[in-house]
Amino acid sequence: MTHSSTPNIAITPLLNVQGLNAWYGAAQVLFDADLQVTRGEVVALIGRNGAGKSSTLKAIMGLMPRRTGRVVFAGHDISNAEPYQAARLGLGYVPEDRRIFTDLTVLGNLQVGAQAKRRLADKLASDSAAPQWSVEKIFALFPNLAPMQHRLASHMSGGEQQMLTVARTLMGNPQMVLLDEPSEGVAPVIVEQMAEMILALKGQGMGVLLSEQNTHFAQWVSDRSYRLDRGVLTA
Ligand SMILES: Nc1ncnc2c1ncn2[C@@H]1O[C@H](COP(=O)(O)OP(=O)(O)OP(=O)(O)O)[C@@H](O)[C@H]1O
Repeated sequence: MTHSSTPNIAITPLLNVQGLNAWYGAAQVLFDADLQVTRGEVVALIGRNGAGKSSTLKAIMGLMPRRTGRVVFAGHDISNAEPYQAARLGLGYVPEDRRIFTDLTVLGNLQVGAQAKRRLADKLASDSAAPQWSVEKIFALFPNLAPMQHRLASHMSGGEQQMLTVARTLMGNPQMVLLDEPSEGVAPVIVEQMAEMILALKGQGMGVLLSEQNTHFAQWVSDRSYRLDRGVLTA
């Protein structure tokens, strides 16, 4: 007889999506998608404009008008959960369009995103699996945000705002993040910092699922990828 104390933690995916379908009104945009992401893994969704990448991330997060199928995150069935409930369990979501408070400073945006330490949200592992972020740690991860911490967010470039959106999401101490096209429309120097940031999150044991049109970027940062074509996902 063999015994192993933690086999489920190693093999159970952090995110397990099975048979996911999603619609906008009568139009189905995602068909029977299966995908998994484990802890410390970066997975890319690659596809052209309109292939359904954003819709897939929104369907996982519970942001589509209608979805069916099964979504399990950190051992919790979130198939019918509201987006805020998924977020409370430690699933972070960074949309394509920047969501920052333009009237607040960089520091103000980070403070708004801060959350208390999450306890016992993960049925599969101890809560130490989710890194705990502070403003200092965020500035270490995004060095170019530090010198502009007192600047109004409205006075930042698009790429810097994109970084701040990611940084603010991290302040909620997620176990995993869904990143919608992190490299889109940002300057090469910021693309590089985004890649380093994603690899740092992986290094801390977080799961990352990102959508990308830029296959070069996706191959650079990801361990695996899925291809999406007209709402159909293939490994
Ligand atoms: N709010 C919406 N209402 C109706 N249809 C939509 C809506 N948003 C997207 N769609 C349609 O859903 C399909 C998938 O779009 P989605 O945005 O998920 O693709 P994508 O791969 O993320 O592309 P992009 O990179 O352009 O965002 C497309 O046919 C698109 O036209």
